[in-house]
Parts: sequence; C-alpha cells; structure tokens
Amino acid sequence: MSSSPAVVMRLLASAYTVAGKAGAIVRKVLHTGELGIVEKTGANDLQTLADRLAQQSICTSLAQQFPKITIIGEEELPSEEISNDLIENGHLEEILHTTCPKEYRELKEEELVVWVDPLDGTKEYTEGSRHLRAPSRAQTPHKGSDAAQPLCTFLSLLDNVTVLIGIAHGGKAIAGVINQPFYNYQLGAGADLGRTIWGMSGLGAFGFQLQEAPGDRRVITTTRSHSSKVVTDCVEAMEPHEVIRVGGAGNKVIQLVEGRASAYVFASPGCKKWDTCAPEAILTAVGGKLTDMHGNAYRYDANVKHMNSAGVLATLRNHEYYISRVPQSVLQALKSD
Ligand SMILES: Nc1ncnc2c1ncn2[C@@H]1O[C@H](COP(=O)(O)O)[C@@H](O)[C@H]1OP(=O)(O)O
Ligand SMILES: [Mg+2]
Ligand SMILES: [Mg+2]
Ligand SMILES: [Mg+2]
Repeated sequence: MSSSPAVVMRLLASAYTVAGKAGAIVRKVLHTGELGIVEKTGANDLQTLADRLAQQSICTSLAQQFPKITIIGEEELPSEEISNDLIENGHLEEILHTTCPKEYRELKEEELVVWVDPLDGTKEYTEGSRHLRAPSRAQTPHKGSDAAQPLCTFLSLLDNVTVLIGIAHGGKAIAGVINQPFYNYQLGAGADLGRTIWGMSGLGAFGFQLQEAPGDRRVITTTRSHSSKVVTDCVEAMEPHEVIRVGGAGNKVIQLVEGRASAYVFASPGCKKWDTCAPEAILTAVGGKLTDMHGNAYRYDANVKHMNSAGVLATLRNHEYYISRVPQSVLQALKSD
C-alpha cells in the first residue's frame, strides 16, 4: 500500500532545506560586513540582520507550506511582506521517503508547534565577524588580550553558530534540525561550508557521526558569554577533568553527540525554548537527555513560558550522575516551573 508521507515528515523534510537556506543567509550577511547589530536586553543579548532575515525566511517559508502549524521564533519582528528571494520551497527527499514512526503518523498540522532560533550563538557571530573584518590584524594589534590570539580563535567562534528548528507535539520535542553554517571553516577560502543535522524520536539522528565521549573523563561544556558565579560553581561541583567554554546551545549539544563533551551544564536562566527544542529532539533521538538542573523535563507546548528558568543539563549518557552533583545552592537559586 502506498500512501502520502505523514505531515510531520513533510514538515521535517521542509525544515531541513529551510534551515540550509537560513544558514546561507547567515554566511551572506557576514560577508557583506554590515551586521546591523541591535542590543535587546543588553550587550550579551544581541540581534543582527542575519537573525532577522533568517527568521523571516524560516517562518514565512514554513507558514506558507503549513498554514495551520504554530511557529514561535526568537526575534520579535514587525509582520511585513518579505522579499521573494527569502522564500524556500524545497525539501529533502530522503526524509520524505523515510517511514514515519507509527505514533506520529496521524499527527495533524494544527497539533504541531515549531520553535525557531534563526541564529543561535549571536554573541559569538558578532565577535567572530568583528575580528574577521579587522584589517591586517598582525600589523595593527587590537588593544587588550585579543592581540595575542591567532585568527583561527576567532574563526572558531563562527563555528559556534547554528540555526535551530525544533518540532514539538504534546509538549515534547519530537524532531529537529540543526544547521551549522560555518562547519568546515578550517578548510579555508573556497571551501564548501555548512552542514545540516536532523533527527526524530524513534528514528535516530543523521548528518554526523555519533560518538560517545570517553567514559573515564568528565568533559563539561558550558557558556562562554553568559557566565556567573552560580554557573561556574555548578561546573566545578561536577569535578570535571576538562571544561570547554563555547557559545550556543545547538553547538554544545553537537559536542555531546560527537563525543567531544560528556555534559552540557548551564545553571542559569537565559536559554529559551527555541534554544533547546531542536537540540533536545536530536539528543533524545540517539538516547540522550536534556532537563533542567533538577532533572525535570521542559515542555514545548505553544503556550509555555519561553524562559528555561531552571537551567539546562544535557548528556548523552550518565545523566543521573550529573544531576546528583548539582549543589543545593544551585537548586535553590533555580526553581523548576
Ligand atoms: N542571558 C542570556 N541572554 C540572552 N540569550 C541567552 C542568555 N543565555 C543564553 N542565551 C541564549 O542561549 C544560547 C546558549 O547560551 P550560551 O551561548 O551562553 O551557552 C545563547 O547563544 C543565546 O541564544 P541566541 O544566541 O540565540 O540569543
Ligand atoms: Mg538571542
Ligand atoms: Mg539561541
Ligand atoms: Mg538566536
């Protein structure tokens, strides 16, 4: 019996291609050099032209094809006609032809909630771009500690950037797409940049090589630009062998599934549902877990509070160990919803 693909598979197949288009927009804005940076709540909460254009591209493209889904994007933007060249109508055939897990086959468009982070790691995007554009860094060193650092340090900041499209049903993150626009930046000028990772609960995750971090070492990945005493105290309480400080929620979950970190620990409010929906879907599709610092799951219904107030703890394995190490002071500071 042949039947048309399930709605959620059509949505995921489109989200894959739409995320790729958004990644191309993120690269293009960087190359034009005019980032149009706006401070939202402060210097560590920025919005750029790339955030704005990528969100318009993603939300309008998906809404045209799936008019009944609820789409929630990070950026507050005026609703206006957008240029046709931002619209993406394509989809990945491979996803369309993948058999949908039985429990999701009958889902209706109006039951699905899509969480969109058009550019995750905006702070790192702006810093990476600033240093890329600085003329002849070698001859005219910047003031402060930047001067001593090689250019690759700043290029690697761009690798923290991702585009996140998460699909939720019944409050759960069931599928997601992560595009990493500057993946392969090490290959230099002319390289084909970017990759797209996708996953679905019951199917697995694709577009990368799943690897476990070494079992005998605790490598903690945490924030680079939104730290605080509570954040660092909590990391220290895990007795890590190594701490990695990088930007982006999507980027840190990629580190978990590629075996470069054993736990993502962020004992702070600051991450929102659009930061965690797609990463959580991909992580859980390969057997991992993402919770607040108490070990409670977040919900992704259309009407939930956006802020992940009780922090983020994500692992591929041994979640209980990390939960058991969270200090009482952190649990008191970050109450579950
Ligand atoms: N205090 C904060 N204010 C604004 N955004 C935050 C804050 N903390 C975390 N985020 C969002 O969560 C992501 C992961 O946090 P971090 O990079 O600090 O580990 C950030 O890139 C940012 O997403 P975005 O760049 O999409 O605004
Ligand atoms: Mg932001
Ligand atoms: Mg984000
Ligand atoms: Mg963002």
